[in-house]
Amino acid sequence: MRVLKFGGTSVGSAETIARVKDIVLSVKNEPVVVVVSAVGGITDRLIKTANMAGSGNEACFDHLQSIIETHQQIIAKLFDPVGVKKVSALIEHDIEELRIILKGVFLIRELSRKSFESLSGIGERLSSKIIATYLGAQWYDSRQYIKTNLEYGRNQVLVNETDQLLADMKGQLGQLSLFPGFISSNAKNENTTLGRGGSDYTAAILAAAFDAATLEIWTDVDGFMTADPRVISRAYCIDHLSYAEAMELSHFGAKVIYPPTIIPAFQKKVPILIKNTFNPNAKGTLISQMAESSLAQQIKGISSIKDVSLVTVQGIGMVGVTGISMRLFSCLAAREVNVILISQASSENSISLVIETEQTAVARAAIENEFYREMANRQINRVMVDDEMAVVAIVGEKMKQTTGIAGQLFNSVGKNGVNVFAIAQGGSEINISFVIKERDIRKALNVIHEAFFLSDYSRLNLFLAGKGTVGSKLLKKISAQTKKLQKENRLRIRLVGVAGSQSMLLDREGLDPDKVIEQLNSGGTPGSINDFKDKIIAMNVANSVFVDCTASEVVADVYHALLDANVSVVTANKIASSSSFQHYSKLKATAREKGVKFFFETNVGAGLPIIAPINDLVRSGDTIERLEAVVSGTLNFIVNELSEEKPLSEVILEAKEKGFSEPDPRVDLSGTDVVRKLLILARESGYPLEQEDVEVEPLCRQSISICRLWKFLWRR
Ligand SMILES: NC(=O)C1=CN([C@@H]2O[C@H](COP(=O)(O)OP(=O)(O)OC[C@H]3O[C@@H](n4cnc5c(N)ncnc54)[C@H](OP(=O)(O)O)[C@@H]3O)[C@@H](O)[C@H]2O)C=CC1
Ligand SMILES: N[C@@H](CC=O)C(=O)O
Repeated sequence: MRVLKFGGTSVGSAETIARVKDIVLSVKNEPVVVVVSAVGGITDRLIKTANMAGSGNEACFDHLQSIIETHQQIIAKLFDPVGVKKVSALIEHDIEELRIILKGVFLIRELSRKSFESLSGIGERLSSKIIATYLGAQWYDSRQYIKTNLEYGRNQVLVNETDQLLADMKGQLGQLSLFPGFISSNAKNENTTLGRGGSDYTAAILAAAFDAATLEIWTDVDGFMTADPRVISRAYCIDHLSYAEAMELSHFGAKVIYPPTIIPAFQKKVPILIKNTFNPNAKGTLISQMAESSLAQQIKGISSIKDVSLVTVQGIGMVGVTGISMRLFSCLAAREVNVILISQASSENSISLVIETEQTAVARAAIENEFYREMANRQINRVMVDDEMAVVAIVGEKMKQTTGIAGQLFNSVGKNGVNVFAIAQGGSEINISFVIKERDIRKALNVIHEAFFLSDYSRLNLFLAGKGTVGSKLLKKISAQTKKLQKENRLRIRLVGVAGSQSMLLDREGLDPDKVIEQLNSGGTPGSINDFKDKIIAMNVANSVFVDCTASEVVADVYHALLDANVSVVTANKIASSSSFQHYSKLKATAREKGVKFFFETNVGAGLPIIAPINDLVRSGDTIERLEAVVSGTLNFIVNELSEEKPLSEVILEAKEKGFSEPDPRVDLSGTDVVRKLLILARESGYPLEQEDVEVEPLCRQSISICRLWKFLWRR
């Protein structure tokens, strides 16, 4: 036997119900039990209508009428006139009941629990009767078999009684049976409901009781994804999960199924298959006892929850005192505050917990009331609440007994500047959860996904300043090498920002390196390099690299802020690395501290490479005692080209045109460029020198620096 459950979107219209028919009738040679939710949106509409009636709002009757009409329209599309009559007669009683209860609620202005349960469950009664008739299935009333008892304000399924009732009726089931989801009844045969995700739960109870071969949950997504596809475009559908993994992922925000659904199926080891009604050919996700096929993968999925707050209770009066946790959690439970995550360090000095933000006022009041004595005596400090937080969880059975997962996780988020406020990992080692600022979610999910999931490439987000000789060549290289880098080095460079001296272009989704200069020259957002820097930091994208292809001091001045915000800096501009030794050392130290890169290989030898080999020699214990080099391309060119026929002014212009010289060639002619290069080589060789330590004999007279650049270039 197979149990197939179809959710609200799958039965949201006559067209989708027709798809459901195709899917159900494609099952041959084994009995099928179908479970359906209410028509998409109807339960919410019923609840809204019930609340309106309870508060005496007459508009509830218009809402009721529109709910009835929604069903009538579906019926009219699915059936011929004879069928319409037949189905309308079948649901007449339910609609009448709906009208009567709603009128009663409206008249006495009170929505009791009993009335609420009856009203909110009518959607499933209507949809199931319509769909059963359309499929030619035998309809069964779930309320007769699924029995509940009210405990702690919730309807709990009476498992033994329910199983017995279902076992007793199993023999009646024919080839095709259909049950409404969500609805149940209590010992007095009063209407009850199974709460959020109740139809999944109905299906799981039936699948377990009937020993079904599989439980298929037909929904509007392909299955469980490795991460939220709206945030991670490279997220993909997970083939196989264990019950525990599915439970953890569902709990932490993956809204594919409702966690309690899994329990009956898990207890009876009924495999659950998640399928997409709108893409039935997709493989879906299989949830079963052991995810054998994917044991190689340590992490199966990443989930996140937003709109949460971190509540911290701290104080010396908590250390070694028994009963603090009990009191804390009891006072929260008494106010129905749902605790999502708990973290306590072994010092016992503080307990942090995560709750939904809308419950923070209630939680704060409850804690302050419970611990008012300790707070008055300053044994416990004020309750601290951090809002706009998020919980991120990585889930996978294979994490058990595997070392290094937490290291890899926190290394990847730390390197990208994501601060972790609290961490929780249960002894089962199947889930590591941690708390971050909500603004960091996108970045955190991206870097974790990249760190743990087999994707075709790692992504590097590049911000470029300078689009002149060097910048434009770099863009050409990026464009030409993209495919090769992705294929052979599994690296994808995504150009996300480009700035010139006056304007900039930024796009999180990527800019075209072949077109960006033209786009920037003909438009772009006006702004300075400081605006560009602020935007880079605010964009907060993972694996960010700022590349400086200018010769500007103001650009060099933004490096520290960028490194400090975990953005790597790669520069062709020599100004920062040849600035004061103190500043140069500070930039290197900040990069090290933040786990990002500060690279300037092209500063000397135009990327020969020379700096990396020197670094290697020094690291391996060699001492560099002497360096001899011709480091100026411009001066080299000039002395080679200068002749009686070619005056110096012409050769200088040619050097500039060929791209050898600095934007201002006087920087080369004065020897400044050589000084910078020598200083960089010396420092990388381990000598803490300053510019003043370099003796210079310039090629040209110092006076060349006095006039303006254009005047210098054009006077002959
Ligand atoms: N030529 C070579 O072989 C080598 C050069 N280098 C270094 O590369 C750097 C760039 O040289 P090159 O490409 O020839 O220079 P260019 O003059 O051709 O280009 C400089 C670029 O910097 C931009 N720029 C200037 N000031 C700012 C600012 N404040 N904010 C943002 N952008 C600014 C300019 O923008 P806009 O056009 O809008 O004014 C221009 O696009 C230099 O530092 C040089 O030392 C390093 C190794 C080799
Ligand atoms: N102006 C420089 C270019 C690279 O740094 C030179 O002439 O070598």
